Amino acid sequence: MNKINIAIDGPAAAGKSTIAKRVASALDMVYVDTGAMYRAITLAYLEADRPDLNELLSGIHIRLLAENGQRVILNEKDVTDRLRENDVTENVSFVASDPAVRRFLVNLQQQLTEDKGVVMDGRDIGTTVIPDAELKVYMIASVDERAMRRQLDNEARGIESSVEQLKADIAHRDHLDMTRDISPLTKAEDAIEIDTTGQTIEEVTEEILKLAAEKLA
Ligand SMILES: Nc1ncnc2c1ncn2[C@@H]1O[C@H](COP(=O)(O)OP(=O)(O)OP(=O)(O)O)[C@@H](O)[C@H]1O
Ligand SMILES: Nc1ccn([C@@H]2O[C@H](COP(=O)(O)O)[C@@H](O)[C@H]2O)c(=O)n1
Repeated sequence: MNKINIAIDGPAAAGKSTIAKRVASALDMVYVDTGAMYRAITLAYLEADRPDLNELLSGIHIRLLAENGQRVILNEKDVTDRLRENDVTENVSFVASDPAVRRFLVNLQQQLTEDKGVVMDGRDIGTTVIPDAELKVYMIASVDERAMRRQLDNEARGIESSVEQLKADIAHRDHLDMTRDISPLTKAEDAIEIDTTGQTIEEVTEEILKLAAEKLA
């Protein structure tokens, strides 16, 4: 097989994007971070002062650029860095639970995977967006380690936070994502679970590259 799709799902800050980006680069595949797409709609929702989501979607255009991983262009403006700020993170699970928002983005994401060669990360990629993906990974890590990793991310970005607060926020967001009605976060039956707690980025990347090599053989 010369072209495959790889789906990487898992809870917040498990390391999905970091690993997906490296795997895509090593295999010369396209990397797509779907969380950033839900964050872009959330930003538009906040900037428009919380309008009806169905109406908001009719004026939304999202483009992804493969630069430095992935840049997100929302209505012709690069919003990539803005998407990680606290107000977006605090509201994204609510926006992502809306049926119209999910239809809109799943449709866009499925178009991106039609020709294969995509490493896509998110919450419902293996279960809903690419149920026929050749390789599915469900990535987890302890909440303590995830909060610590996010704290380091925030420090590097100049975003204020505390590990204790991050732990509570991550657990709360996971709960919302796992219990929503449509496409809740769950491990696909045929996904391989990888616990990244205590593992280095290089070790996890290698493990997935080995699994991908078996599918590509
Ligand atoms: N073994 C590891 N695997 C992946 N990421 C790791 C690992 N060790 C440390 N990290 C760090 O964890 C942080 C969080 O990773 P990342 O943003 O990729 O997670 P994510 O699952 O995509 O999060 P979110 O779903 O919230 O966007 C990054 O700063 C990354 O460098
Ligand atoms: N496939 C996906 C991806 C993301 N979400 C929602 O977006 C939030 C932000 O995702 P990050 O990966 O950037 O943290 C996430 O908490 C989900 O609410 C989703 O529903 N489906």
